[in-house]
Amino acid sequence: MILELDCGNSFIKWRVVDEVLASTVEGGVVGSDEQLLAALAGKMASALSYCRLVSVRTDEETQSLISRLEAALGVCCVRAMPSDELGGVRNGYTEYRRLGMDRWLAVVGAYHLARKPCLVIDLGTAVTSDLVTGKGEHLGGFICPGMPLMRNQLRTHTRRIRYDDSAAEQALHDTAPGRSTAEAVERGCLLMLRGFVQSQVELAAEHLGSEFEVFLTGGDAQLVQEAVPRARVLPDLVFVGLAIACPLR
Ligand SMILES: Nc1ncnc2c1ncn2[C@@H]1O[C@H](COP(=O)(O)OP(=O)(O)O)[C@@H](O)[C@H]1O
Ligand SMILES: CC(C)(COP(=O)(O)O)[C@@H](O)C(=O)NCCC(=O)O
Ligand SMILES: [K+]
Repeated sequence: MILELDCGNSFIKWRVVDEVLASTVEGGVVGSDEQLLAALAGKMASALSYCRLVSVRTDEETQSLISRLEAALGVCCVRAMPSDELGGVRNGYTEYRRLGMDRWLAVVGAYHLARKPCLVIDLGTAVTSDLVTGKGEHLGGFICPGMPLMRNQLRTHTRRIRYDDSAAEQALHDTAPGRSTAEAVERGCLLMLRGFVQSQVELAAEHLGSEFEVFLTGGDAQLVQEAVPRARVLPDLVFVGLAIACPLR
C-alpha cells in the first residue's frame, strides 16, 4: 500500500492507497507532524511499501517530516519536485520552480482528468486559481487570502472582532445580512470568496473560450460550490497529480 501526503500551510492531508485495487483504504486531515505519526502509528506501518508527498512547507520542515516518517514506518519517501512540463502540461511561470507545488499538481491532475481547458481553484489557507488550455499550456494564475487568513486578519487588526469557532461555524449556515459580529465577518468573507470564484469563471471564459471545466479543491471548496454549480469538487485533486509526478518505479 502507498502512503500519500499533501502538506499545506495549515494541514497535512494523508491517505493510504491500495495500488492493486486502486482504491483509498484510509485517510484524514491532521494539524501537525506529531498528529500524522500518531494517526499512522502501528496499524498499517508494516503494510506500507512506499510514500509519496507534496509540500509547500520549507525544505527544512519537509525534510524533517520525511526523516521522521522513514524512521517510524521504514518506508522510502519520494517528494514531488518542480518541473516545467508534466503529464502534457507546460508550466506557465517564468521561473517554473516558483510555482507552488500544490498548484502545479492540481493543474496536472485536472488536465489529466479533463483533457480540455480547465480552471482549477484551490481553497485552503490561500486561495489559488490556475488556467490551462486544451493543449496543456498553463497560463498562470492568481493567489489571494483564503477563509482562514481573511478571518484572522480581521481578528488581529481590529480590537472588537472577537468570536469563537462554534459561532463561526453556526454563522456559515446562512448568508443573510449578519446580526452579530461572527455572522457579519464569516458571511462577508464567504461572499468575497464566492465573488472571487465567479469572477475567475468569467475571466477563464475570456482566456479559454466557452468550453472549459471548473475544478474546485482544498478544504474550503464546499463553501463556494453553489457559486459554480457545474464545477467538479474534487478534494483529492492534488493526489491525482502526485501519482503522475511520483509514479511507482
Ligand atoms: N476536515 C477538515 N479538516 C481541516 N480543515 C478543514 C476540513 N474541512 C474543511 N476544512 C477547512 O479547510 C481550510 C484549510 O484547507 P486546506 O486545503 O487543508 O489548507 P492548506 O492546504 O493551506 O493547509 C480551513 O479553512 C479549514 O477550516
Ligand atoms: C499559494 C500557496 C501559499 C498556497 O498554499 P496553501 O493555501 O495550499 O497552503 C502555495 O501554493 C505556495 O506557497 N506557492 C508559492 C508561490 C506561488 O505559487 O507563486
Ligand atoms: K490553496
